[in-house]
Amino acid sequence: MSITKLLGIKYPIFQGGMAQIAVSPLVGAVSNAGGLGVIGSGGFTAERLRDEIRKAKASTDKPFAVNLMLMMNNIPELIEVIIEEGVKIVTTGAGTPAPYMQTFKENGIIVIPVVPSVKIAKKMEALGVDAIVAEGTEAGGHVGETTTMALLPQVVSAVSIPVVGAGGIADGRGVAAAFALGAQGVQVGTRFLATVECPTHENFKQAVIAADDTSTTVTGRSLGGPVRSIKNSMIAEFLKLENENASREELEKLSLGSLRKAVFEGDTEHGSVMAGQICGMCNEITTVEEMITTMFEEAQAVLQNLSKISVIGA
Ligand SMILES: O=C(O)COc1ccc(-c2c[nH]c(CNC(=O)Nc3ncc(Sc4ccccn4)s3)n2)cc1
Repeated sequence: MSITKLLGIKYPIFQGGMAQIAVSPLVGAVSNAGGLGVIGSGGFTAERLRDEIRKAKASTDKPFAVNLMLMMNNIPELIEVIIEEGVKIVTTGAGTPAPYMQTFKENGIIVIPVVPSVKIAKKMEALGVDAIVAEGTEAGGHVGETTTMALLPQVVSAVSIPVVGAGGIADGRGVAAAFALGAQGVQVGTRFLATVECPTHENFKQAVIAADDTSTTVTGRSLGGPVRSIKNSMIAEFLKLENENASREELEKLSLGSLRKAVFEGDTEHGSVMAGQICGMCNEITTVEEMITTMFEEAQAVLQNLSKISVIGA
C-alpha cells in the first residue's frame, strides 16, 4: 500500500518531528498543504503535548502525527495522551519503540520509526512497524553515519514494508532521487525551517538561509549521540572539548538548553542550530504551501524528463 493511501495524505511528504520546533502553526500548515504534519514531542510534558495536539486539531481536519523521541523519560505518559486524544500516526526517533508496540497495536496506531541503519530497519520491521523512515547522515539533529544515497537503497532492499527517505532532501530533485532509490515518500526537516509558519526566532531562520553546503558539522560522537548542527562559537568550543577528551558532564553542561537558546532566544552563536547539510540550498523563506506544491511540481517534471533519457548507448 502506498504511503499516501496508508496515511490519507495528498503528497508523500512528512515534516520532521523536530524537538521544540515542530509545533503550531507549522504542523497544521503542513497537513493543510497535503503533507503529514508531525508534532515534535521531544522535551514535552504530557500536558504540553495534549495542548499541541488540540492546537493541531483546531488548525486542520487533515491527518497529523506525533513524533516520540525515545531517549526521553516520559514516553508512557506521552503515549497515554496520544491515545486519549485519538492520534493515529506516530513516528519515533533516537531509540526503539519495542516496549510500546503492543499498546500501539491495541489502539490501532500506525508506527513509523526513523532509522539510521539497515540493521535497525530490520529490527523495526520484525517489531511489526507499518513503514520506515531511512534517514541519512545529511540530516539535521541526531544522525547515523551513512549517507542517504547509500542507506536508502540498502534499506529498501532489506525490508518489505514502505520506506520513506530522509536527509538532504529540499527540492523536487531530491524527491525524484529518493523515489529512484526505491522510497515511497520523503521526510523533510531543514527546508521547513525556512518557512513563514516555522515558529523559531527569526535569527534561527536567517542562520539557515545564510548557511552554505559546508556550514554544518557533527558533534557528540564521543557521547555516543552524534548531532548535526550549523557551526558557531558553541560548536567550536564543543569540538575543542571533545578533542581534549572532556567529561560527559562538561560537554552536557555546554549543550544543556542550547536548543532553546537558539530556537526561542535567537542566540544562534551560543545556541544549537540543528540543521542538515541541505541548508545551503534553503535560500529564501516561503510559506509551507508554496514549498510543498513547488517541490512536488518539480519532482513530477524531473521524473517525466528522466523517462526520456536513455542511459544505454546506441
Ligand atoms: O536500538 C535500537 O533498536 C534503535 O536505535 C536507534 C538509534 C538511533 C536512531 C535515530 C537516529 N536518528 C533518528 C531520528 N532523528 C532524530 O531523532 N533526530 C533528533 N534530532 C534532535 C533530537 S533531540 C536531541 C537533542 C540533543 C541531543 C540529541 N538529540 S532527536 N533516530 C533510531 C534508533
